[in-house]
Amino acid sequence: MNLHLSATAPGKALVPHYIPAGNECELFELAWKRKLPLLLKGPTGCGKTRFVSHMAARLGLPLSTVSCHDDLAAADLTGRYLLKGGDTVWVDGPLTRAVRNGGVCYLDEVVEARKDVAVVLHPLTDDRRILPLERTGETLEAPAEFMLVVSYNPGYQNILKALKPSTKQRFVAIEFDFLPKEQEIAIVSAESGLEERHVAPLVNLAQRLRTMKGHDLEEGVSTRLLVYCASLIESGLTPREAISAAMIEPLTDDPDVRLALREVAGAIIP
Ligand SMILES: Nc1ncnc2c1ncn2[C@@H]1O[C@H](COP(=O)(O)OP(=O)(O)OP(=O)(O)O)[C@@H](O)[C@H]1O
Repeated sequence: MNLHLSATAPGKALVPHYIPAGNECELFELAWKRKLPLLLKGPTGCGKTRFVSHMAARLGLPLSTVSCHDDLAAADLTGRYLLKGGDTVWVDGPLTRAVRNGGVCYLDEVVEARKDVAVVLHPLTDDRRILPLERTGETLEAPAEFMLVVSYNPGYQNILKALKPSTKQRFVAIEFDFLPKEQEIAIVSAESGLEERHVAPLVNLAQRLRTMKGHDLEEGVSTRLLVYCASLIESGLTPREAISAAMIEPLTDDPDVRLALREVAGAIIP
């Protein structure tokens, strides 16, 4: 089992910095109030996880995050019997804990998970809001304080990993994308400490490289990589070195494409 789990305590967490692109904060809050599950779609590193931690902290809710992968099965979310000191005891998984205690459960890249996960999510994401635990014989009713948020990147999607309509249509969905230039400059500057006037050319370059997605590149430069790049420059690396390490090398292993990316970078940031 390879769960990347993090939890923040209610009321205690600082609200992580988040610059909204539109009405997503209001939507989250309304979905929360009306007990509706939320689906976030968008490319890697564009702010989905930051958004969820921002909103959970803002609403004073505990957050558990699970990074889904192709080996993640329903039992990894619900729980299982484990041997402890000679006894077999039931141990709740992160989803069950969130349903019992309330709070936001965020399943990142949910399409990666095994198919049996959908079976668990369905009764929890329609008006029943229940989590049947076959193994313990319990049926948990989600309290008003429970909210399920899932995300996926439609860009990675292949037909085998697409969410079924019957799953998709249980969620209110928000589409995320990279922010407009001025907002992205503000984010990258705030996150890295690099002055906006030095960040602006990096964002220009990122926007240019994003146009190569689907042609030479599988994915465009994420806001996350831009923050890395600006942080390296702020710490003293030359822009050229930082761009190579944070905006070219992570994008592709193909030497010809890397050469093309370096040429584009050289034309924008000599
Ligand atoms: N709107 C935003 N406000 C503040 N910071 C942002 C915003 N969008 C992106 N970021 C920055 O970009 C980084 C990456 O965002 P995040 O981890 O939320 O991406 P993600 O969409 O969840 O990616 P993945 O799908 O790969 O998990 C954040 O750590 C943060 O520094």
